Amino acid sequence: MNKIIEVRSLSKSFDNKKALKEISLDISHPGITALLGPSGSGKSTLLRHLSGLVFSDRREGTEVRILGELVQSRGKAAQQVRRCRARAGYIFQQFNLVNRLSVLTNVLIGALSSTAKWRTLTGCFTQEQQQQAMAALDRVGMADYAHQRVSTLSGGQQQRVAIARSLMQKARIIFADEPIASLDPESARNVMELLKDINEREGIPIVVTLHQVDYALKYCQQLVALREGEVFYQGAAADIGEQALTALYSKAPTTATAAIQGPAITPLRVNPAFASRSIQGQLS
Ligand SMILES: Nc1ncnc2c1ncn2[C@@H]1O[C@H](COP(=O)(O)OP(=O)(O)OP(=O)(O)O)[C@@H](O)[C@H]1O
Repeated sequence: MNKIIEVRSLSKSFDNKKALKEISLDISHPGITALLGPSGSGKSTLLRHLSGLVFSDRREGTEVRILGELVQSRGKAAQQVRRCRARAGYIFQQFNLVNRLSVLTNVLIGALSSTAKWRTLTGCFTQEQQQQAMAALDRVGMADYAHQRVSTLSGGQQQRVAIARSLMQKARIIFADEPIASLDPESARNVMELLKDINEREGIPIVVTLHQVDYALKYCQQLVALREGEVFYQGAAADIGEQALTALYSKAPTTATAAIQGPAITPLRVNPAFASRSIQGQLS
């Protein structure tokens, strides 16, 4: 099976603080992967590295590949990083849409990387592009709002428009950073249902950071759980178990420096380095 995500030995420091410590990941499942972990554990930082928006510490052996393509290595952008970014759809907590523009125009912006320069400068899109944008809006249930300003939409509706823009962009993977954090429970469920549907029917793999464990267990097939910048667990969502989840979010201090030992997918589930620390009792 082709790898969706491959990360080798990824570390990231901000000043003297290590936000990510020697992360290695292999995800081949084309479903939805959740990045879980307590606040400050490094979820958003990891997602930004996967999407080529941020670069790691410069260390020998560091690599990030998405859908088989090198995004960055040894802390530097790969030559094809722009192409990698253009192939990825981004959905953020703060709706990253242009508020004063119409819903339709925001979706059309998804086509910019494949649009002639003069057309992007004049904001003039082809009839075909407009039809595609309407089809994308229809796909997410937002066609009736096409000519409304984005600023008039609810948070859940704005996330649907962001998803339509990813479809317009023909994204081959979607990165979503806390897409439901600002939404009420019903809107959150609707957005997760839509992501699930897009994943199943369009076959677009999705990586999503989440605070809500229940949503991760319900909608995501794979989990990558981070704790203090290290991989605590990676594997099937169905296999994590309550004790490991309790330990993941426990306030108990962890002091030792851990490294993933061997291939971390199967059979390794909870990083054994954590099991030897002060949270050991909760895992056994
Ligand atoms: N640009 C930055 N400059 C300095 N420190 C940063 C920066 N970005 C992240 N950090 C630090 O890196 C660590 C990981 O942050 P990150 O935002 O990735 O965590 P997170 O798990 O996504 O947290 P949350 O769930 O609260 O969003 C934190 O200690 C954070 O303060």
